[in-house]
Amino acid sequence: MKVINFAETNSVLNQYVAEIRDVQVQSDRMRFRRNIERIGEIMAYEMSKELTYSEKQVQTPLGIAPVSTFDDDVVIATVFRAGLPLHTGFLNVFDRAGNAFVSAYRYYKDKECRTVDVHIEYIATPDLSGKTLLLVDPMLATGESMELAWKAFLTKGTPAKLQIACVIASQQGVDHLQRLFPGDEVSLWCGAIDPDMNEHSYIVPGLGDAGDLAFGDKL
Ligand SMILES: O=P(O)(O)OC[C@H]1O[C@H](OP(=O)(O)OP(=O)(O)O)[C@H](O)[C@@H]1O
Ligand SMILES: O=c1cc[nH]c(=O)[nH]1
Ligand SMILES: [Mg+2]
Repeated sequence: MKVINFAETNSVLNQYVAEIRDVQVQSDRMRFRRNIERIGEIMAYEMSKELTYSEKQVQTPLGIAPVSTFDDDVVIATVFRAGLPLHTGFLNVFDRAGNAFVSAYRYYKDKECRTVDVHIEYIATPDLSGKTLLLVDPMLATGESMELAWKAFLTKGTPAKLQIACVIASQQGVDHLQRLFPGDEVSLWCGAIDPDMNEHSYIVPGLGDAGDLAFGDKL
């Protein structure tokens, strides 16, 4: 799996990542969601460069214009809840894309909240056979949610191409996906890669709980 880490380059994306992490800023939920969304818009633009292009002829009022556009049949897939603003950012850019959703939420199997498991209930997706699947979720911690979402989507057809995007990844989550996707067919695009996770499998330094910051606490 190829890994692209936007934190290694200088761009305005880093400003938005700083704001979603910043305890002084992240409590403004609308700003938090909008920052995730515009990180998605920028990632979508960068990822669009990796699609397959061919020249088209466009009829203008005054003649024919040759233009190179992509031919991929794009489907944007995300994981409830925190994935929703990131999905919106991608859809703002790939406005003709198909859309796929899965509910994958983490829960603690033990009362000490040290062992995380992931539960999937709901999946809504078009046929994914032959599609270019953009699987996006703001947080990549243990990698369980991303892995289970991928396996759930695979039951609805085998995509021709998979590109994964997350805003904050743990090194462990990157390594987990590296084991799942050996070779360089799949690319993982990260806003930043953080070194650790705490005992509750939250990314450190991370940003906290992305779903709660975007939509409020859950029971
Ligand atoms: O890599 P993992 O260890 O699976 O953790 C990452 C997942 O955890 C968060 O979802 P959560 O389960 O908190 O649900 P939420 O998005 O509704 O908050 C986040 O949105 C990712 O989906
Ligand atoms: O740090 C983390 C890890 C998983 N999910 C989150 O929302 N934050
Ligand atoms: Mg959460």
